[in-house]
Amino acid sequence: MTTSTRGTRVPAVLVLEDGRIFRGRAYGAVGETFGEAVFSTSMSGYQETLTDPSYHRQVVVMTAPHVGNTGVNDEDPESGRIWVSGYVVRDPARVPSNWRATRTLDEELERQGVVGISGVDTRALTRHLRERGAMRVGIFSGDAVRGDGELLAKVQAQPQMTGADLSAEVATKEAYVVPAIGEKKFTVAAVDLGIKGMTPHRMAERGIEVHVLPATATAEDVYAVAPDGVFFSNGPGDPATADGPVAVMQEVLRRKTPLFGICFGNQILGRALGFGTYKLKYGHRGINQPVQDRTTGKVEVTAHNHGFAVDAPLDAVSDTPFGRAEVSHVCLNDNVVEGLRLLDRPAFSVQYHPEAAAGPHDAAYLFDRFVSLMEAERA
Ligand SMILES: NC(=O)CC[C@H](N)C(=O)O
Repeated sequence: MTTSTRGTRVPAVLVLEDGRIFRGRAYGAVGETFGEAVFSTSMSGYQETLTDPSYHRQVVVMTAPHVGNTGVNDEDPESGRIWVSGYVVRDPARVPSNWRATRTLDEELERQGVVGISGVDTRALTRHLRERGAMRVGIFSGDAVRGDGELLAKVQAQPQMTGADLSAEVATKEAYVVPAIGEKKFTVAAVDLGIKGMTPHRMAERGIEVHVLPATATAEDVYAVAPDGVFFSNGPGDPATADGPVAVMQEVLRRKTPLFGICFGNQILGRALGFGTYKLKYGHRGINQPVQDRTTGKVEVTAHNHGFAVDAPLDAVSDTPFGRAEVSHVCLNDNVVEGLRLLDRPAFSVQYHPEAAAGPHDAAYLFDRFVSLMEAERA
């Protein structure tokens, strides 16, 4: 049960699994919620963050101190609902102002039953998560507030993100088509593991008709649409659990169909090639992350949302069952693998978000690279 917090000062408490506690006020819905505590360094684009299915079962802490300033509109969501399981802000906007806004952020959180907390020292919380790593958390407000020990026990009883298989919980159940904008040049099968709305749109803008398929799609389903290329999307959970999509991708590699993957899709390509994946201490989330494209040497500022990464050698070409592969992109903050490229197959992927919703458009060229692979295949 959740109720409204607007205009009230309902106390709320945030309890981390290691026993650290932050007190604040209810924001959005009143009640209790759990998830993995992660922080986002985005200064803007909170609607896109909240509605990114990759945030399923995560409680997002905003490092930007003011959140909600531009309210909520109907144009910016990346999916049909808010997916974060909880939301932590320091100082919510009291009066949002934007010509597109139709309601406030706390109204929208409440409408969708998302429990949040405000008035928290998000800088201290973020530093804690950086030092100790992402961990389970609970937010409790209203009647859900009890003794700290009881709340801590509830948090510690929650499932971990490691080992979580979540794509099927967020992906479409039915296949659907996003038509090409203008002249149709290519057909792409896009396996939806938690796809953001902007991704098929970026392809459609380039003359691609996108057949979005459920996470459980088989290789047969993929080839039934006679694709010129195959795409694997972003998505929540631990890539180590995604055996089904890995097997489908291996079939795509076997058939040498042009292939592009984003985020979870990059981790699946890593696994399809025989590399491992591992959990980062606190992940990359935000729209200001520097990445180098090692094929051109150019640095791009990019949007990220990942807690896992591919374990591949940075400075060697690897021999894989599908030919030679190399790390094409690297994060300049910490040298994490941010992209993979095959040298003997038309296939590549990135760990970050070229669809840029929200985020800078520096990486838009990757959609053009995908188009080039399909053009080369046709020539
Ligand atoms: N945005 C994504 O696709 C995230 C992939 C994966 N769930 C991770 O946390 O790393």
